[in-house]
Order: sequence, then structure tokens, then C-alpha cells
Amino acid sequence: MADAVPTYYTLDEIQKHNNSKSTWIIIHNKVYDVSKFLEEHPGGEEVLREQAGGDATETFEDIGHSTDARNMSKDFIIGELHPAIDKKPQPGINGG
Ligand code: HEM
Repeated sequence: MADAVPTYYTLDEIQKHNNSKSTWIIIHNKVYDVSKFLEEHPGGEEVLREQAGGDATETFEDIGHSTDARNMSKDFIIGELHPAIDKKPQPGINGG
């Protein structure tokens, strides 16, 4: 009964979903398809678009989303970031 094995996506694959047709974001190594949620997001679609195809964990936590918001977000989980590339983004690594 339990769906024990999650679907894994590589960062490469996730990064392709960075447009208004398909918008995926990563929060705590889970992959969210928020394409259908953009217009409904109380925080606006722009902030989600900015994170499209990438890791939104920090911004998601900075906002201090409510328990309601966290429960709501579960509906959009489509899988997990592949463990082999489960790395925290390094700030500034591409900065120069
Ligand atoms: C599936 C993911 C997400 C869901 C379900 C979600 C849901 C919500 C909800 C329900 C609110 C209303 C306030 C609350 O209940 O906390 C909210 C506000 C907000 N969210 Fe999200 N959110 C998501 C992801 C994000 C991400 C990734 C960002 C930033 C890049 C973001 C930025 C904001 C901002 C700026 C607000 C407005 C806060 C305010 O007006 O005080 N959200 N979100």
C-alpha cells in the first residue's frame, strides 16, 4: 500500500522545468511541481518563478510559512532530488 520508493529526479532534469508551462522547485530535497499553483500562491507567482528549476528551501523557510502552507505544499510533491546529487547549494560558487 505504502508508496515506499520515491521518484527521483536529477538536478539536470529539475532545472529544465523553469518556465510558466512547467515550474518545479526543490524544498528540503523534495521536488514540487507548482505549475498549477502559481496563480493561487498567496505570496504571488513571481517569487515562485524566480526559484523555478532550483532550490527554494532557504526562501521558503525565510518567509516562515504557516502550518497550513506546509500541509498545502504536500499536494505538489512529485518526487525527490536524486540522493547522489543531494548537495546544499554553495553561495557564491558561481559568483565570479
Ligand atoms: C509548494 C510550495 C508553497 C506553498 C504551498 C506556499 C503557500 C503559501 C501560503 C499558503 C501563503 C500564505 C501565508 C501562509 O499561510 O504562510 C504563502 C505566502 C508567501 N509565500 Fe509561499 N508557498 C510555497 C512556496 C513558496 C516559495 C518557494 C517562496 C519563495 C520563493 C514563497 C514565498 C511566499 C511569500 C513571499 C509569501 C507572502 C508572505 C506575506 O505576505 O507575509 N512561497 N505561501
